[in-house]
Amino acid sequence: MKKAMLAMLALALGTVPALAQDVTIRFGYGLNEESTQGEGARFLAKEIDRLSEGRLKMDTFGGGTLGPDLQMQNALIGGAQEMMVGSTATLVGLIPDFGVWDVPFLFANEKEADHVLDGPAGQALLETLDAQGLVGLVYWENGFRNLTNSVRPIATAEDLAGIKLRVMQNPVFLDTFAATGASPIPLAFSELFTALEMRTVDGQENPVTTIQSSRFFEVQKYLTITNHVYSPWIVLASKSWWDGLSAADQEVIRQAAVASRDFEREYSRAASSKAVEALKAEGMEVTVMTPEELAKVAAMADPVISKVTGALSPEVWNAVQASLAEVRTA
Ligand SMILES: O=C(O)C(=O)C[C@H](O)[C@H](O)CO
Repeated sequence: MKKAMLAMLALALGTVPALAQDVTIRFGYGLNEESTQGEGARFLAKEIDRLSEGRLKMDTFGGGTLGPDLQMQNALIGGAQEMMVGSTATLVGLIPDFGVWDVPFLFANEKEADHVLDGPAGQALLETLDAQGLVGLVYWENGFRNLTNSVRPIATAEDLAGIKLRVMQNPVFLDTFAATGASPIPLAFSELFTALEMRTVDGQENPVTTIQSSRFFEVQKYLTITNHVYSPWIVLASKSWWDGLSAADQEVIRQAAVASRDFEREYSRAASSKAVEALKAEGMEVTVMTPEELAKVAAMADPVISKVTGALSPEVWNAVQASLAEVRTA
């Protein structure tokens, strides 16, 4: 009788623990805590706590304390870390089709980016991550990228010639800037500030919100507004960890991730609208590249754009084109 009672109790407990267990999530990101990434991470942590009534706890680790994006991606694949937000550019080594988001001048504005990223094209790419041991949840906004440097104002396409320009560890960025006559140097974000300060590189390109939050104005005199490519961030989870969660916990994290996406984009756009004036106030000399000069840059990059888009899976490129046409004719 006692044994039967114990068996019944174990059985009852067997079903309960999975639901009741507290879960701690280590969430890493590369930018500092003052950045739009930091704001998004804190919002996501609060939303997961709220939706799980405190059972799921997310600890956030900013400033690259858990390593640069590539290292964190590998930690997720190995199950040594639960979640992160980072660049899609460093996923191209795993899944070349993610290079579609690095194609210069693909999006003309944030509305197009949201529509395509949150539409069939963006979602289909997220699903390709499963096979790599990652779960792609949502896209946050890094933003439209612009140039900074410490050598000279860059106003024309020709002004790029010979500039030692740090780029992300990504073939599309490398080839694009090589085609403009600059000297692209791939480097992890975590090493960028020191490289600019030590002048091992002359310049870099990032959204104005990142230039501001990372205080690049302390080591860069010239800012050129080019908006040459829109960079998304991607919120990822470790698949091995994710598969161990209950369906209820997965749903909580999915819902919180979608809410964090909308929050972070809104926050990023508000911050972006104020950043250029703030950077001028910090002493940066700002040049807005004219449409004529941007067209020259695009023409220089055209062979790279054809090569990159030609190498994409047709279903990916066609889905992006169809989504773009949709939003442009809406
Ligand atoms: O490395 C860059 O320039 C990026 O835009 C990448 C991201 O900001 C990255 O997520 C920082 O870790």
